[in-house]
Amino acid sequence: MPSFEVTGGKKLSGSINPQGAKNEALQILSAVLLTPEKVTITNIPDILDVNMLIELLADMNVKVERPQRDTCIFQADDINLDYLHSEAFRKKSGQLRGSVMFAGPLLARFRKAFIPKPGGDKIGRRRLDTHIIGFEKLGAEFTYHAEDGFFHLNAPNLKGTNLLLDEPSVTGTANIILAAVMAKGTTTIYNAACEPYVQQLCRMLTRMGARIQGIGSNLLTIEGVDYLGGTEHRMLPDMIEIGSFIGLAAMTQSDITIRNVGLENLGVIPDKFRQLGIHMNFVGDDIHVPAQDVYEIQTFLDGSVLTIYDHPWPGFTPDLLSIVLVVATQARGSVLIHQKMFESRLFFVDKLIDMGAQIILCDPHRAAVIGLGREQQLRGITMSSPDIRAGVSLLIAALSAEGKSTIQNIEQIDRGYQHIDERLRALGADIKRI
Ligand SMILES: CC(=O)N[C@H]1[C@@H](OP(=O)(O)OP(=O)(O)OC[C@H]2O[C@@H](n3ccc(=O)[nH]c3=O)[C@H](O)[C@@H]2O)O[C@H](CO)[C@@H](O)[C@@H]1O
Ligand SMILES: C=C(OP(=O)(O)O)C(=O)O
Repeated sequence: MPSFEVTGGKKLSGSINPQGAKNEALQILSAVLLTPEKVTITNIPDILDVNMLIELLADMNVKVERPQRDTCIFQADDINLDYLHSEAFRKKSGQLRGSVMFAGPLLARFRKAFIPKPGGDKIGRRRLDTHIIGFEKLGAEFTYHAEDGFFHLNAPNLKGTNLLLDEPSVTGTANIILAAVMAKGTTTIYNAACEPYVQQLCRMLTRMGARIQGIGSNLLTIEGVDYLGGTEHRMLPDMIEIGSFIGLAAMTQSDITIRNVGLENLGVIPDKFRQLGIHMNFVGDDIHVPAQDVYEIQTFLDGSVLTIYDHPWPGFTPDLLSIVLVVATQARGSVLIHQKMFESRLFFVDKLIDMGAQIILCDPHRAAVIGLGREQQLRGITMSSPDIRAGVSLLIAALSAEGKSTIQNIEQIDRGYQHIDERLRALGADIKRI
């Protein structure tokens, strides 16, 4: 398996364009299953998880044309449903989280679906209760077959209903929407996730003929329709990549402009980096992060230590907490990072501690970071990337550290960041794929 060899301590400069959003792409690609007509999708990120989902669509006989690297035209007019309970599907779809969202559109269109145990980051328990309970309430019968490891869903009468979700699960909400748009009658989804990913999905479905109200809120009302048609859809810039680049610039004292970020869809993300003391200039739709020697973490108004924690949208996304944590290690001041949603996402801090960072892992959900204020540089080491975001955090640490670092298991990073080594080299980073 390839690794990154990084020689740190170099200041980077220049501008970078964010890729299309990974987590939006996984929902949008699943939605192509809802119609026999052509669907054109642009700004598709060229990353492992997305390419694998496109491969799965092709394996189930969806016609896929790729006129450009970031554009695909899909036509799901002759789907091979048998493939969906094959061993090949089980194995492949088990490698990513997004595959679970095939269930909603398949139930909507064919009234049956199979969900293999999905993959994705190993960052703690990732239950599917919200998805399955939602489908059951829409009238699906659900059985788990231990012998083949599949959840089987059958819904000859998929019927709208009132749903109060147990939690605002992002993929769970998307899955239920994807089923409800073609259920008979009206579905309301309260406590729905409302991330830009989900909003984008709803807008795409509306263009296909779906009837959805409440987009952007936690109460969606969906009138089922009998047929959905083709459309065109462009993915938003990846907000997690944008946050990662803000952190990278600050940590490496670099002057970087992140182009066309879609500012109105970033929510509190810029504010959280500002709380770490990072300066940003907003020029049109670009974010310019100037080179900064020292950035100082703010306190709360009463002078107490800042806490940064995750919360369903419009709160701060858990996917950027690992980045915030690594950036804090070189800030002046202290911060408590509280990862509420996932149980195993903070364990990578032992590698940062080996590099010389001052972090106390209080428990699996909380880490206190005492910033070094650049009085001491981190040291390069050999480490392995446990998940996408921890992987990029380690990469940022390595780029700012003194000496050479090796990051193993970079497949984790490639799952979510497009050609990251090439793009960072273009900014002046010393990074090799070996
Ligand atoms: C492919 C994709 O889109 N993946 C994203 C999606 O995963 P995914 O949709 O799998 O994540 P969920 O929103 O279902 O929940 C993630 C975890 O947080 C817990 N939870 C969730 C909501 C809540 O209010 N309280 C709570 O504790 C859940 O129990 C679960 O353990 O959303 C996550 C949460 O933003 C992101 O980290 C993932 O990058
Ligand atoms: C956790 C993530 O992804 P996935 O849900 O695909 O594992 C992520 O993008 O940070």
